[in-house]
Amino acid sequence: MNTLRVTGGRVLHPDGRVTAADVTIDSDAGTILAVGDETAGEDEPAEDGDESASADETLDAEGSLVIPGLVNAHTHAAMTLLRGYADDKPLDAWLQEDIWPIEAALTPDDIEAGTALGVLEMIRSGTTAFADMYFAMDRVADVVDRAGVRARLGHGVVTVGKDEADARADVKESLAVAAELDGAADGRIRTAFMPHSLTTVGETYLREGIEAAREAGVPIHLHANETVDEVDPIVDERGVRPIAYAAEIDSLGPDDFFAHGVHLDDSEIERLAEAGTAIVHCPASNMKLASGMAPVQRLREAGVTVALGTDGAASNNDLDVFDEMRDAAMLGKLAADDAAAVPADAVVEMATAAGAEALGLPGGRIEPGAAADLAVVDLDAPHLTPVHDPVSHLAYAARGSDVRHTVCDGEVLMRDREVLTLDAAAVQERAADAAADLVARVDD
Ligand SMILES: CSC[C@H]1O[C@@H](n2cnc3c(O)ncnc32)[C@H](O)[C@@H]1O
Ligand SMILES: [Zn+2]
Repeated sequence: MNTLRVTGGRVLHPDGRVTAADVTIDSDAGTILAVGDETAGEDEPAEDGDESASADETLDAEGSLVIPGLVNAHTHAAMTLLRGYADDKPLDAWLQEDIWPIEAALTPDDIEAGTALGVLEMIRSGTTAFADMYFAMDRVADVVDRAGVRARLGHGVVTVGKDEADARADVKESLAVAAELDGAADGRIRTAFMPHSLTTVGETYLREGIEAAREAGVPIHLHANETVDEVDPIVDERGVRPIAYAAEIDSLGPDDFFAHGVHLDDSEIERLAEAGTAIVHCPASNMKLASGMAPVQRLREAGVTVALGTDGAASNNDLDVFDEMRDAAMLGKLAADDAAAVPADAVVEMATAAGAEALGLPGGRIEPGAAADLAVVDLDAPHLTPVHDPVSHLAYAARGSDVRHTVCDGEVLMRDREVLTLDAAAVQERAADAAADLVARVDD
């Protein structure tokens, strides 16, 4: 067995305690063997000597906090190519005037280049797992495989503006991608059926796709209740709110996860809790597009699993989940009109264990037997001094650039800020070139 040991740091445990402990990993199995004295598969603590047995590889965590790898539970990674391309507009105008026209010109090569840039940015900020809804998902999967991260991937379906044949083909492609890519990258890739939203996919296509997804045992991921302009037409046309409509078409299951959930009334929150459907809160995107403030405190109090997502880099404009933690805590207090709402430990849990739970992926916890997905955050920095409470720092003061090492599935993806699985300079240059060519093609 090959082992990796993260030494000399303090560890954030699943119950929120922080203690000094080494973390020993079975790099072949990709699992955590021991955290300090706690050892996988044994009732008794490890005996003296076990801890000091040498590991094949070590990562220095002196002065650092070892945390579960962060989970970005909703993004469109390739949209890094559109970072800063169209800002300061509300969702509908932004999508229709700027984003959809330029996305129509994207090639699979562009999507691979943009995804690699996004994944590079995520590894450098401690993210080890993400959910991605986009196009050319075989190319997205290639990047995930090479980079060593985990992902829940799906082809995004939009049927508005399409004739019947094209709409059906889009649904078929999403189902085919979900079947073909599931289990790829040594099991690090899982899939979902991903209709874009309840308004951009027609009811017939939603029902057909969801029925097939249920038969295949594939979860459903879509944008829901993001803006008032999306909720109102559903209420006007159907006489029910979006989450009731989602239940009618059988898209409200315990493995499903919806992005945004900004405009939810009490009955919808109750339904989500009963169904076990998770919400992925995207606070930066919701603020930038002025979509609104999600009722995060109420959702959590009702028992809904709330994860965090950056959304795409065109509406954020970065993929740093540390920013999302801070934004979620700040905005959650404003939304609840209560400074005690959405506290530091809650957003850390949302970015880790709840993210893994929402996506149905391993990780999110540092404990023996869990997946060896973790990030080592260097606390030795002016903006992190003094350390009264490390969990407070994670939520309110740390940044992605404070991450020193990133590990996923037992493999070191970044050591001392050097990404080992991707050629960072080449990825950056290729993406910059692809973005420039894309804009030039569209402007012609
Ligand atoms: C059909 S693939 C995904 C699709 O979603 C678009 N998108 C990006 N951000 C958002 C958002 O906040 N709400 C709705 N849709 C969004 C993206 O540009 C792709 O077209
Ligand atoms: Zn989105």
